[in-house]
Amino acid sequence: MARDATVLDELYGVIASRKGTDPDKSYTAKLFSRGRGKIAQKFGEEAVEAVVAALSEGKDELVGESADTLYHLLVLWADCGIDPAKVWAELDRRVGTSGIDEKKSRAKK
Ligand SMILES: N=c1c2ncn([C@@H]3O[C@H](COP(=O)(O)OP(=O)(O)OP(=O)(O)O)[C@@H](O)[C@H]3O)c2ncn1[C@@H]1O[C@H](COP(=O)(O)O)[C@@H](O)[C@H]1O
Repeated sequence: MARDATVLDELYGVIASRKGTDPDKSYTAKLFSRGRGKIAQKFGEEAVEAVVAALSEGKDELVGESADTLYHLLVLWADCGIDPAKVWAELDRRVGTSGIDEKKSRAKK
């Protein structure tokens, strides 16, 4: 059965609605206007900041950096035309398959 991720789905809707709007009025619109390379770069930077928070800062910092990372990932999906439902479906498909077993099956191919 398909599950959802309501907060992320709602945020994705807001992000998608910013396409083509005024970059001076919306940070998301500004990101779209700067192009996929910039969006991908920002996602990478936020992910690294989450790593730093996990390794040398506190839980509150990790929560904040995680939210930044997820927001920028959703902007990247929107720019690439990825519907979050596709990602949720892929996660659902993997439920019950151990990562260790999956890696072994890849090694045989
Ligand atoms: N969740 C977020 C969110 N998380 C982080 N950010 C912004 O991401 C930016 C990251 O700051 P940085 O200094 O790293 O980036 P930068 O200013 O682009 O600097 P450069 O590296 O590009 O020079 C900040 O401006 C944050 O406010 C977000 N901006 C928006 N959202 C959500 O998106 C919705 C729509 O936002 P707007 O498009 O701005 O209306 C908001 O209501 C929120 O729900």
